[in-house]
Amino acid sequence: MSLSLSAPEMIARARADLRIGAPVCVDAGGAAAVVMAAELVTPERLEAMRALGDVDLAISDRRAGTLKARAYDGDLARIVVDAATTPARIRAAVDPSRALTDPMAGPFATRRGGDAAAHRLALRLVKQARLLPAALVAPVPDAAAAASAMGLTLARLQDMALSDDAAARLSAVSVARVPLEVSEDARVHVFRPADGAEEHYAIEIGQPPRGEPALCRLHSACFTGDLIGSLKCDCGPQLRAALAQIGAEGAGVLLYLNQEGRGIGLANKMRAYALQDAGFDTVEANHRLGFEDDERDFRIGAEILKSLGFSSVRLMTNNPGKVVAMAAAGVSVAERVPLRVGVNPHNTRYLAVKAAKSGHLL
Ligand SMILES: Nc1nc2c(ncn2[C@@H]2O[C@H](COP(=O)(O)OP(=O)(O)OP(=O)(O)O)[C@@H](O)[C@H]2O)c(=O)[nH]1
Ligand SMILES: [Zn+2]
Repeated sequence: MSLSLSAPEMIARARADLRIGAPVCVDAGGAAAVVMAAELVTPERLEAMRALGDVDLAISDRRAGTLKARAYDGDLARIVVDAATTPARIRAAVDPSRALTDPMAGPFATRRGGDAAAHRLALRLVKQARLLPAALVAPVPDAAAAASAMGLTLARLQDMALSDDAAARLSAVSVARVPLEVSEDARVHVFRPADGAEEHYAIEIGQPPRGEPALCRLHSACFTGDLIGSLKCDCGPQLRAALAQIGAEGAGVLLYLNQEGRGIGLANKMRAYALQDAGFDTVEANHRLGFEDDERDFRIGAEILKSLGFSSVRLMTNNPGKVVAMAAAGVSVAERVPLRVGVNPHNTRYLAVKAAKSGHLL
């Protein structure tokens, strides 16, 4: 028995460090570096990073496309942070929603050749920390030595792989009866993933027989739609309609997955909304921030269903991607049940873009 940290624990600690603006050391096979979240850069930290050597700003290929910076590494670009680059310029380069106060100034010189593995690992970490996908990266000869000398957390590529596996391993933490408006016979189960990320919930109504396809909704958290009645999306009405339908049938399960903003987190979703106010659609806004259209991991929903004993569902969704993802993760979808509610003048364009670009069924 050892009290030393496991691979997922080390990665969870690295994520937490990055979220508070602290640097961490990364070891990506041959490439070692000290990294920090670009959006949280301060003058002092930038100066300290510079003392280690040449500092790069790692951004995703999506963000590079917006900045017209060449992404020689394919999935990412390494922007040279020269002596004249200020923290304000770095923040403006990575956060388009600041463009009005801090206009971003190009051109951006990017590196070609050399190893981008440390940069790639840094981007995965900041994304998992629900920060903008942009990191400052300063090379060091030996990540483990640097981590122990500076008292920093060490994140290794092989640990990240183990942490990714742990993300889809969930344990049932607690369950209790919660009478709902739609059915008094309801229970809320809380599940905790083994990678230390957010918990997810299953609302089980009635006694859905395990041998038959259960009426099921996989709902991704939407603070704005679910809680404060935002008209920009259809989430709130979908949540309530799904619960009402399950209540009316008398049995089924709604998974409430804490994957706010299609997995980018609320702060980034509000950045995307600011871009939407400037005329970009929901997909373009995600790309301009440096994200993919959809960053959710639907394995989590499938694992929760399996652990509750369900192997087959009647899935309430308009998103064919969810159907494919369930089947790939071992939960068969006996039927897709359309869930068309909550259309209003503010969200018709959003729904049309999801249909045109993300394949949603109208
Ligand atoms: N990034 C981003 N996320 C958004 C936006 N509008 C809504 N969301 C998020 O999108 C998710 C909506 O998820 P769902 O309702 O589960 O899914 P869906 O993929 O539209 O599919 P169905 O509703 O099942 O048809 C929630 O996490 C919302 O927070 C947006 O403009 N940008
Ligand atoms: Zn929503």
